[in-house]
Amino acid sequence: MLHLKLQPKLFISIIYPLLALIVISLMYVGYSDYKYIKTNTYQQAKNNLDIANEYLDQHLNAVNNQLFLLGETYRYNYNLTDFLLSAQYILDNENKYLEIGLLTEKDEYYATNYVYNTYAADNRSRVWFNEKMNYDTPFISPLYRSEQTQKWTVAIVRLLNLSNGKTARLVLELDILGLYDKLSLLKTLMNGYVYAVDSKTGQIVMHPDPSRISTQSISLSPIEIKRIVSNAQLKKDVNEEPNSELTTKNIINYSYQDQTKFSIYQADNQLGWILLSNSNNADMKYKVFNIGVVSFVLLAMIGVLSMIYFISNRVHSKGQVLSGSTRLEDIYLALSQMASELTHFDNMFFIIYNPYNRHFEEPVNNLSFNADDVLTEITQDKVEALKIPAPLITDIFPHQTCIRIPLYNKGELIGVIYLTNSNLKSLHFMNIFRNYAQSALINMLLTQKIRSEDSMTQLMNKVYLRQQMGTQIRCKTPDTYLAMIDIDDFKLINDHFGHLFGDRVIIKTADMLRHYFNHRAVTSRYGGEEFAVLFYAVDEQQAYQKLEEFRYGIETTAIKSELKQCDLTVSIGFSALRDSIDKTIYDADRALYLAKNNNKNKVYQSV
Ligand SMILES: Nc1nc2c(ncn2[C@@H]2O[C@H](COP(=O)(O)OP(=O)(O)OP(=O)(O)O)[C@@H](O)[C@H]2O)c(=O)[nH]1
Repeated sequence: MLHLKLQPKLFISIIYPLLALIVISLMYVGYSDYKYIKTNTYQQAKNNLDIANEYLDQHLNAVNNQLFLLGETYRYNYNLTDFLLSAQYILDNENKYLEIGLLTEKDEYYATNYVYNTYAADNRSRVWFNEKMNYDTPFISPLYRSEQTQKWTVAIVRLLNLSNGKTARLVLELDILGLYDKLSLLKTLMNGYVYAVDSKTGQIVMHPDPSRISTQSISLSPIEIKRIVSNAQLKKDVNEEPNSELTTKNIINYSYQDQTKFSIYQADNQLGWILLSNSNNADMKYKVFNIGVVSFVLLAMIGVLSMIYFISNRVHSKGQVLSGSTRLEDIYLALSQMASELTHFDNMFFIIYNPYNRHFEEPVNNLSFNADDVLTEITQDKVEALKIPAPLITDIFPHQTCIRIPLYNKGELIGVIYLTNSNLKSLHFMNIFRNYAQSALINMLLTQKIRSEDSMTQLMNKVYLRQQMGTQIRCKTPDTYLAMIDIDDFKLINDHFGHLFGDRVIIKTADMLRHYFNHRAVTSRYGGEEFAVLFYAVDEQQAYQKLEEFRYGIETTAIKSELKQCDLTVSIGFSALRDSIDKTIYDADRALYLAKNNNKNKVYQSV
């Protein structure tokens, strides 16, 4: 039977192909959405254009029919009253018609609504007058503002062949805004609309914004208009189907008021207008964005995953630097760099456990705390009792927002990190930070132990002793003494009992040292059968007393091993702490020399 084991390596092997698949799919979905919407939008714009074209054609045909019928009634009986009554009737039933007029050869102009039976001063100066007219095709005037109605108007003029052999002209004025009323309902996406430009003048004749009427078109330059008109003419000449399929040739891209727009046009209507239907490219993208919201959410999820991946990568690379550091200064630097990648903070304090004096120490400000001090809240009483200096008080005093990260080794507190003026953003990443900090601190303490301890006796070594002496001298710690201790006639013990027994003697002497001096004293093996103790005493007398007790303890304790037994004595020289390490050692050594030269087994003080 096949057992599928769900192990991380399985997911690791498919995670990248899966991500690539998602990204490619999203790109494909986005692209096909965009293409679909683009085609749909163009189609919608074109449909609106067809409707608008049809609408205008029908209106123009209706006007033509009305003019034809009116013309026919007048042409035979010249009854002006009948003509004006019929014309008025037509006007009353169609509010898009502003006025109907009759213009005879004698320059007489009879009109409805506003002007009746007047003699026109000079009709030739009127915009709708065209001398070169034929009977078959009505003349459509350019756009003008009617003097009587103050409305934007286009006149349709028809030439009448009267039965008396003369000619007359019938004029019908169309209200452009009224005509546009229904066309304004034709929308493409959110903001697209239909508008029209007169191909002869380049003026806008129809537009949703009435203030744009009669201004020059922005989307159509005079060159563009020329091109469109000649193309339309060409199509007419070869009898091409006017509503042919939508091609990119019919699309104009332009920008207006910082928006990129497109217009689809048609130029084959009887009015001689170029009809356009436009929309904003941004609206298209907006629609794609709406449809692509799922894609967006998926992309956002990938973004979040990538961010987590990036943060983890960064945290772990900083963590590597941290766990590779063994010197306190390096650890401190790596810690603050790693912490600053994860959260904002003003100051970092690193408090470390010192296993030799069993205290917690803050090395920068040289402070010493016990475990309770570093883990419980710091109160004003504590600040005073511990003599905590600024800036530590102001930084980690309870009113400050502060992150405290305790560090443990096998359940034992080994250090605490404080990040001041900060707040916890992610417990997960703080835990990673803490793990790295813990292992760095454990490493450092281990390295310190190896460097500072004598492996045979587990006493401190000479290096550590000198370090501690240096610290005490710098801090001018009062009442501190250094004793140099040497086992008497140790060569004889070696020679007599053998080196293994000699080792036992050294180890036993170390145990006795630990026994007689408390943990605040630095008990060390100085080399061979020589020891050194840095210890505290209230005065020289007490220092002497302590050493004498130890010497006596050694003298009265027999060292046994299997069948062997030996008595032991030590010689001791001591000195109060001087202002240099070497001077102190030199003085204690000289006192030891005196003790050796005075029958050994003595405690001598340097003078
Ligand atoms: N077994 C053993 N012997 C050691 C060790 N380190 C040093 N020694 C021996 O200790 C002896 C020290 O001898 P000396 O320096 O002559 O001093 P001493 O015999 O103690 O004589 P005094 O100091 O004058 O009392 C040498 O023989 C060293 O080899 C050690 O780790 N183990």
